[in-house]
Amino acid sequence: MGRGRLLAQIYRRHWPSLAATVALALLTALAGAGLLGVAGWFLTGAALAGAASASAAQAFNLFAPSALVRGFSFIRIGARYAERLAGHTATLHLLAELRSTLFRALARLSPRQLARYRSGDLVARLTSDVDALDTLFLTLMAPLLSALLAGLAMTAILAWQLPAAAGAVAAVFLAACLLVPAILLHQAKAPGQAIQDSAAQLRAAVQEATEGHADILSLALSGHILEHFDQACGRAARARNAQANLSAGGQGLIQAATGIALLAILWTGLDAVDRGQLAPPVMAGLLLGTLGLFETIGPVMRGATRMGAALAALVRIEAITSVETDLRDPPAPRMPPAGSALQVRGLHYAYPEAPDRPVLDGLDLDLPPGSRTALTGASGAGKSTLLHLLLRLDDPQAGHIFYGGIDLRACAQATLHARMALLAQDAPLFLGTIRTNLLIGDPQADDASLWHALDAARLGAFVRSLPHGLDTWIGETGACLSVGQARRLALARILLSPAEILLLDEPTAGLDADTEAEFLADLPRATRGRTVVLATHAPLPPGVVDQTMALDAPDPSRIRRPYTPADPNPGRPSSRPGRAGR
Ligand SMILES: Nc1ncnc2c1ncn2[C@@H]1O[C@H](COP(=O)(O)OP(=O)(O)OP(=O)(O)O)[C@@H](O)[C@H]1O
Repeated sequence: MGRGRLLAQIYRRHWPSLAATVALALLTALAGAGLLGVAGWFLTGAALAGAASASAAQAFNLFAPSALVRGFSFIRIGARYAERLAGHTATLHLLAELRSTLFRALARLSPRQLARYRSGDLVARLTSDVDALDTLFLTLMAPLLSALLAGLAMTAILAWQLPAAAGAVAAVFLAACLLVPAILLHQAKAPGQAIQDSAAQLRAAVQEATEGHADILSLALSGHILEHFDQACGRAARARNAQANLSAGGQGLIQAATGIALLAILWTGLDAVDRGQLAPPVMAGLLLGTLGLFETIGPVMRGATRMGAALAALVRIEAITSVETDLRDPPAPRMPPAGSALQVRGLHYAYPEAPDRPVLDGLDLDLPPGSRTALTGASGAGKSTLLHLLLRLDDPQAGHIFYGGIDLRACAQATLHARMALLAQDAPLFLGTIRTNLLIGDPQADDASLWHALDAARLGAFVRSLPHGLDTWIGETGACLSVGQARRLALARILLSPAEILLLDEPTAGLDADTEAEFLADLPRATRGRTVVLATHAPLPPGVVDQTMALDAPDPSRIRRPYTPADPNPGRPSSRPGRAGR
């Protein structure tokens, strides 16, 4: 997607409200310029009539100009209010749509693609970068369009009343409205980029410092972290200062342009007054109206200085929305029958960061429906990698994984993710209660099912002992639970899932030896009828799994030895003890 295409698409969808905002901004600008112009004309006319004679003063029509002044001021107040309302509503809708577009773009990335970004940086893209884009319409495009239209109207009035000044005023106004913001825009790019970058760095630094607070303290790294933080703050402050200086410079240029336009009116207008071609009150009205017109450029100027940050934000956002996802659904996805087997054939996988170091090389494995398989091997042997490939969180470079005889690449990812549930090593808990975390596994689950899952994960007794039971608040990322309790809660959530295949990566990590043995002994009952693949370092009691695949076994035949189910009925897996793969 090219630069700005994303915004253009969103703007197109919201054009009626954006057009209404511009129309209201124009009305505000015209009413403001009209108010000043009529006030100038009115006051000068009244003063001249009073100075001329008592009869002239009495004959002066007070009613029409004062009604116009009142009318313009009411229109200006009402239009300004409506413009703010419409403009902010339109902008909030734009930003909400942009945020959800960005979130959807993030969600479709594969975990490996997502891992390239720091999470604090992604938060910054979703928050401050999206917010920076409100500048684009609200503080630049709408004021610029309305100022140009107001300039057109004022030029027409000048061409009618004082043609000699119309060209000069229009030229100066155009220069002030277009040239000065363009210069500012160019100059503001670097500070704007620095503002957005340092905002992202600060967010990432705060998040990482909060998450790693204990380690930072224990490793006496606070000084180093603070120095890094101060540097980012310094960069942000310098960039904001540069932006403010540019804004002040821009305002100075606008004042100069206003002065030149007023001089042009005075120069030509006084001559016209002398020759009786222009009434003095009209001359005063034109002067003040022009002054009011140039005031409309102020917001354009402010918007232009903030545009650097907005453009940098746009680049950062489009860097995400334009990334092609690694994993795409086929045009016509196939649907494997429920209760199908998984078959791994000649699987070869190396991480792109280390293409010469395959993690899995020529792996064959059969996972019949309802079977339980342990993946073992030293740390780094590739157990988690295999689980990720089974869920198609990445594609192998060679070989296939078949599900019901269909290559995973030919299935829709949504189907795979509905049929398979993964308990990752770093499975997160979310801000909320025990219940809300469990319901992620199965939103329809009743209390009995929740307790059943908690008991199976060996957490039921603990939750029953809590005063609020299932409704106990567990804090952010489960901070109110011990590591082992948090792990068991994540495990209970997976057990609740209706998925027919459970991929469990170190489910007993953080559990004491007794609890681990209890959980493993209960696993066949807790997962009855489902296919289980268990990556583990734990000693497995007899009967827990039907086969074991040692991923780091030196003899390939030990890895490739096929599984022969003892019980052909897929819904009732064998409880046969022993290890088929070793
Ligand atoms: N994102 C990655 N980029 C590059 N290499 C990776 C990545 N993730 C894992 N690896 C490497 O792949 C190999 C297999 O890692 P994996 O996590 O699958 O091992 P594991 O058997 O699950 O280990 P553990 O028992 O410690 O969980 C390791 O050598 C690891 O360094």
